[in-house]
Amino acid sequence: MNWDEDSAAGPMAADRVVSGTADGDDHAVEAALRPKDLGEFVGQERVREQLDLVLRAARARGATADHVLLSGAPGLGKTTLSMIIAAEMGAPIRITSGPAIQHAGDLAAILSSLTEGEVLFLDEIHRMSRPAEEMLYMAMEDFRVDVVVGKGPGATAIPLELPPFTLVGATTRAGLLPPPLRDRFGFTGHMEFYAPAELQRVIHRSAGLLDVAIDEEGAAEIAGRSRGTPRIANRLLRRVRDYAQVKADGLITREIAARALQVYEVDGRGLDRLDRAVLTALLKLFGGGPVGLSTLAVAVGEERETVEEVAEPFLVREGLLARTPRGRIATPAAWDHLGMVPPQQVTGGAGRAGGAGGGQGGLFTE
Ligand SMILES: Nc1ncnc2c1ncn2[C@@H]1O[C@H](COP(=O)(O)OP(=O)(O)OP(=O)(O)O)[C@@H](O)[C@H]1O
Repeated sequence: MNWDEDSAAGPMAADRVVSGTADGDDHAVEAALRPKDLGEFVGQERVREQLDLVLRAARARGATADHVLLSGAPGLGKTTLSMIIAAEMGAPIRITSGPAIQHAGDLAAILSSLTEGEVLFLDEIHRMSRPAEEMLYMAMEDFRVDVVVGKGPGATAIPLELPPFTLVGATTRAGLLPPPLRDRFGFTGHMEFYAPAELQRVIHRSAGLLDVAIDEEGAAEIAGRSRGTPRIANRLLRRVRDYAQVKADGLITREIAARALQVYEVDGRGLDRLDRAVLTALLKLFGGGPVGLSTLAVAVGEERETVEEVAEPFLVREGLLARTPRGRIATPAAWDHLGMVPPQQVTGGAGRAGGAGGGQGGLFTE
């Protein structure tokens, strides 16, 4: 499990300002901030370019676009891209999600009410029920579903023709999709985390739409703390805007952004209180590891799942923590980030590898 960040929320994990998953507050403003066409969509050059070709070709043929699968972490712009696909095709869009489709009948109802060329956005497609998934195979390939009427031996399947439509499936984990489903998508786009310069552009664009004054350095400061995720960048921008209004003259500069994000406990690299608690325990209590996940979780007073699913993915991605068969270890960058010196260096030992304190491995690994 990697990206369902908020699926296990403990005390430090609840309501994280750096969570990639949308909260109620986000939903309210996101509609206003969504880019409306591919030209406005920042970054993801490869996906954008490929998608542009797919859509242009379909338009030129006067056909419905191929089914599209978008994979990537929460908040990277999958919903936004699906809306852009519909807009570029001049088609309406219907939005639903895997967990909302409990029964095949739910899916049949949606599919049978689609109009020709309509885009169906199915978020979290990996969480759909098995029977619905099987119905989707046929719908995607033949634009047809079999609706089963009745039960037991008397049950009959009534074939139902569907108008051609474009399915846009979104998933945090393309690898979890059954191959028959994956194979039915004509195009798969893997969304990457954004570079700081791209997030800076996202922040400037959003600041313009929200009528917020911000200079280059202010935007760079927020971008550097946004964990490669536009949703987090937009959320931090709103928090910093509040601070700038209340504590300064409204203009977001580097200093204002840094002070504001200190209040929200988001550090210069985007780590929040939970991330730092995990790293600090790893360094201070276990000499940098290796230490077992459960032991580490107890040390920070969180559930094991919270540490594994909420804090670790980002720490690993940032190269601050590594998972090894003997347990979690801190990397040299972790010591640097918290301004600490690994034990070997203090005692004059060789190297400063993440295996510091490795002698404790037998004690703490699982
Ligand atoms: N490339 C981008 N350029 C500008 N803004 C973006 C971009 N990608 C995402 N955003 C902004 O980030 C916010 C979140 O995007 P979106 O809802 O599309 O993410 P998502 O990947 O669908 O997330 P989830 O999987 O949680 O639904 C939106 O407000 C959107 O405006």
